[in-house]
Amino acid sequence: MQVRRQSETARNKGYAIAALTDAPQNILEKIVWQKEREVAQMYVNASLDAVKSQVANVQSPKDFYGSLQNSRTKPALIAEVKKASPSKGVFREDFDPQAIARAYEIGGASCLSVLTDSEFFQGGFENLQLVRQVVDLPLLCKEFIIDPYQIYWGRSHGADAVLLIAAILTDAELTELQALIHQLGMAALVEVHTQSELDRVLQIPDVRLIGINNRNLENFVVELEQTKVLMDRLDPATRNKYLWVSESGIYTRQDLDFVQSCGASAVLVGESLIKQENIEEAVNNLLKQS
Ligand SMILES: O=P(O)(O)OC[C@@H](O)[C@@H](O)c1c[nH]c2ccccc12
Repeated sequence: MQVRRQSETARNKGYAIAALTDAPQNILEKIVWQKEREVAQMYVNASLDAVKSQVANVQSPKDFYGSLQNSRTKPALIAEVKKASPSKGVFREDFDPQAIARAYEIGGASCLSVLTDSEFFQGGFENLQLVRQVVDLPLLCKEFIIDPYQIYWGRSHGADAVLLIAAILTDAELTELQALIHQLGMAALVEVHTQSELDRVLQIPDVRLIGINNRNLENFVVELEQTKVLMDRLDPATRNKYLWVSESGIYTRQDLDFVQSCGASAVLVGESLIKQENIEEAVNNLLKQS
């Protein structure tokens, strides 16, 4: 199902959006409708030109794709700085993004993902900046991107890569937003959950990194099998053309081995690491070959 936008105009112009005519059908729609409001407000807070000029002042992007491709661990780990989720609440009360990021880096992660959504995940763009100060790893801006403004905003806060969720974007938007991400020297992680989303993404030019989210963002059901279901149907040429990331619901070394056997070169892990007392040790244990 394609997620509906509440308003097509508010995104670009910064107007107040029209009164609700109907209710969001699922959590993803709820998030996207909230995002439209946030983006309209962002245009009001600072002009796009102002944000563009800030981009010139931040250090140039690190190579997110290369770091996954040349990872010393197989699969490569993208470890996520995530305080809470809408389905499970707060993962960790003593949430210190910098301490967590350091532990991930020392433990052996190849890249980090930083949740920037505040309303549903209790994250923030300031966390990107904080994490950027203490680690050298490339950083993914984990956001529900619907507008170019958010991409410039992420870059100005130190992002090296940006997530694009196929379920909330049209093909034209995916193409344009990815082109902007590339133009700013960052990597785009294009996320799919279903076969039809994957089929769409395979038609988009210049895609290099595809994430298979094992979690359905409409109802939060997680099935690791989703990586297998989608990857089994790929012919070898298509499979080799991209770098594949298996996302969500990964807890153990067996899970890592399973998604790797399906063809994933990297994994994106949040909850199972963030909940551990000793995060560095948890990363070590997860990456250790048996
Ligand atoms: O905490 P988990 O189950 O390890 O999942 C991490 C990550 O995959 C998940 O946070 C995620 C994947 N895609 C997203 C899109 C938006 C928000 C969150 C996500």
